[in-house]
Amino acid sequence: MTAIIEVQNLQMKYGKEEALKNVSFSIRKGEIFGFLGPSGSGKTTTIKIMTAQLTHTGGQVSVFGQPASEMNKGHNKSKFGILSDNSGLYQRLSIEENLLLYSQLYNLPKSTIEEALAFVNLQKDRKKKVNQLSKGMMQRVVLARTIMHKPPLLFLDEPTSALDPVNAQHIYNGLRKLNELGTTIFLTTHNMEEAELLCNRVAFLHKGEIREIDTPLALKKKYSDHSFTVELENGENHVVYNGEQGAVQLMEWMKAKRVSRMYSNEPTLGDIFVQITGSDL
Ligand SMILES: Nc1ncnc2c1ncn2[C@@H]1O[C@H](COP(=O)(O)OP(=O)(O)OP(=O)(O)O)[C@@H](O)[C@H]1O
Repeated sequence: MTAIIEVQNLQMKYGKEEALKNVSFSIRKGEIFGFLGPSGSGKTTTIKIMTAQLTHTGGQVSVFGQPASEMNKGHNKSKFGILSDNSGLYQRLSIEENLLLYSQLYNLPKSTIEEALAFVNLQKDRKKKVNQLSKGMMQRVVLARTIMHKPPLLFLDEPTSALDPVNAQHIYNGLRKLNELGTTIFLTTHNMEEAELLCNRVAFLHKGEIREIDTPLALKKKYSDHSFTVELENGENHVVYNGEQGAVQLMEWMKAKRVSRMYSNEPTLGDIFVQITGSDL
């Protein structure tokens, strides 16, 4: 499959501070790629470099086969959408008026406004002025604007950080649909559940370095201790490991019909992050 983004040995220094150290990854067309890491690990810096808002101090970054610095050229701007907390919305205009202005800027049909409003579940609030919106509503308006011109590549910097679970689910469904239609998505998040639900592959960033990169399933297998928890009818919980000893014990309980529940102790992405870095998200 074609790589849409290629990052090799990326380094970024802000003065003496090294924000990114030899970061390498490649993103294929059609992937939802999760860039996960705690605050200050370098996620936003990476997005800014890939979208020509910042110039890196070392390594190579190409997007759509061109150096990332080309992404601020007019002919490239319609190829991607960026969602960040820097909203740039007209505060005194309504949601709908903001989207209308944006549609005119990109010469988009009016139908795209309806689609975008539905995408973020804001049809009923369309007449509200931006300066009267909650943080979560504002985030949804910016997301609506980001997806309106249907770019083949989306950079989403913590797209659901201010959303309640219902609206977050609505956005996940929308993003999955866009992805099914071919959109490649680069997503940063602190939310490990979001990453598990959405991403085909994830990278763990810690202090400017990639510590792991793989599918959520492969990472879970790699960091699993292959144990199961068995809950017995009398309420006792036992951890049983894969192997002969575990099998004999389990068989005894099963023969005696004592097993009430059994589940795998597979780690979550959050557990794996803690295991790798020794720190929490
Ligand atoms: N303009 C800047 N000047 C100096 N240092 C900066 C600048 N922008 C970011 N940094 C530093 O670079 C490091 C990475 O910051 P970055 O914003 O990329 O992290 P992040 O992972 O996106 O964090 P968050 O999740 O809080 O948004 C941090 O130590 C930050 O202080």
